[in-house]
Amino acid sequence: MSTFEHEQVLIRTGRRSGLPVIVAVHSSTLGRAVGGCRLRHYDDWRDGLTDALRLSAGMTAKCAAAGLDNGGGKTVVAMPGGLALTPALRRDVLHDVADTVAFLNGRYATGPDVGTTPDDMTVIGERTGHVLGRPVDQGGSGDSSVPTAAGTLAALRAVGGHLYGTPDLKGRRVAVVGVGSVGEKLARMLAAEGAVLVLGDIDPAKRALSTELGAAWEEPEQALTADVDLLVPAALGGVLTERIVPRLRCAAVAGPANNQLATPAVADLLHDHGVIWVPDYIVGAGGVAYAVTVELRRGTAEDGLARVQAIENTVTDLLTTARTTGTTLAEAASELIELRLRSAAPAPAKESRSG
Ligand SMILES: NC(=O)c1ccc[n+]([C@@H]2O[C@H](COP(=O)([O-])OP(=O)(O)OC[C@H]3O[C@@H](n4cnc5c(N)ncnc54)[C@H](O)[C@@H]3O)[C@@H](O)[C@H]2O)c1
Repeated sequence: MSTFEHEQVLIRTGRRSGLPVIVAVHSSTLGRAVGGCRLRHYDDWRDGLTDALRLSAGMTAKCAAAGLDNGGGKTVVAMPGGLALTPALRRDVLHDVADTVAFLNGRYATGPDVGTTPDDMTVIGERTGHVLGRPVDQGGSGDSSVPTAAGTLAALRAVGGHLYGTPDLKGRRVAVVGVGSVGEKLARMLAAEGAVLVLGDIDPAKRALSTELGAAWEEPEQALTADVDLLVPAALGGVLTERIVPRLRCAAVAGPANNQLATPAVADLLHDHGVIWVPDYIVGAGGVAYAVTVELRRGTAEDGLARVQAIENTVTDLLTTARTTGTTLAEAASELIELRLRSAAPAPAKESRSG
């Protein structure tokens, strides 16, 4: 049986919507837990609980590795298959989320995630102040995909510096798989830097972007296995499988897509195959780093961007540690996270014995 390692998990039936609202607080060891609100269909609400547990633990790793004084949490609203969200029901759901977040008295703040937008955060903000990522004109830090793309670019520079002796991405061959909110912005940034791009997406309408940027267009699997220097998974999780890794032709993988490894063992497989893998929780931390700095720490936009750019140094340091200690970057990252959490954890209470 696996160990229950979360601090608190709250599951409530939304008073207005009747839908299960799940908030998992994985850790507040480093400070208030943060993590987005996922609103999507599940065959069984318990799959939503599994997602909340897994994603909140991922947020702990993301915050710790990014040097943020925050822990990991996540909200999931598990909608039954086929349920159509009318505007009125959506508003009810968001107010139910707000009440559940408010119940935790500031131990956790929510934000946008799959299925929710900055405008939804404004609605949540009508009932609780513990919310991040509202639009800029509503006092929030806005669309997180912009800093997430900038953080990914910073990670790619670090990998370029390590592999090729220069962080300059001009002429570097890069495949971006998934050109949605983050992937499209990143592709534009890479094109502006002079990278040679391969783009892929399941949505054929995204082909127009490759035409606009002068990039090659491939089906997702061909883009994943393209002959490039750097591969950027920017769609869904689970793309790095035991089947696909032996076919990879890139030197390194660094992308924002959450939970890229189909199983934990794939990290070693990548290493054995000679491919550097920078964990998604390091690469994709730009959005949360920016939101926390600007909204919770009351920093300026420049402070927020500096936090995002710091991902380049974090990745460079981890690559150096991995090289000098003979470990993988993923192992070096796990150690960094463990160290941060251990040094911040309160000392265990001394056992008192009587009699
Ligand atoms: N938005 C953020 O700020 C942020 C922050 C951290 C991590 N992430 C992660 O980055 C990833 C992308 O996020 P996003 O906000 O751009 O999502 P998005 O939904 O806007 O874009 C995802 C894109 O991937 C495409 N896609 C879906 N399945 C695919 C497949 N099998 N192969 C190729 N393309 C496929 C979609 O058509 C879409 O264009 C997600 O895993 C997300 O969890 C996002």
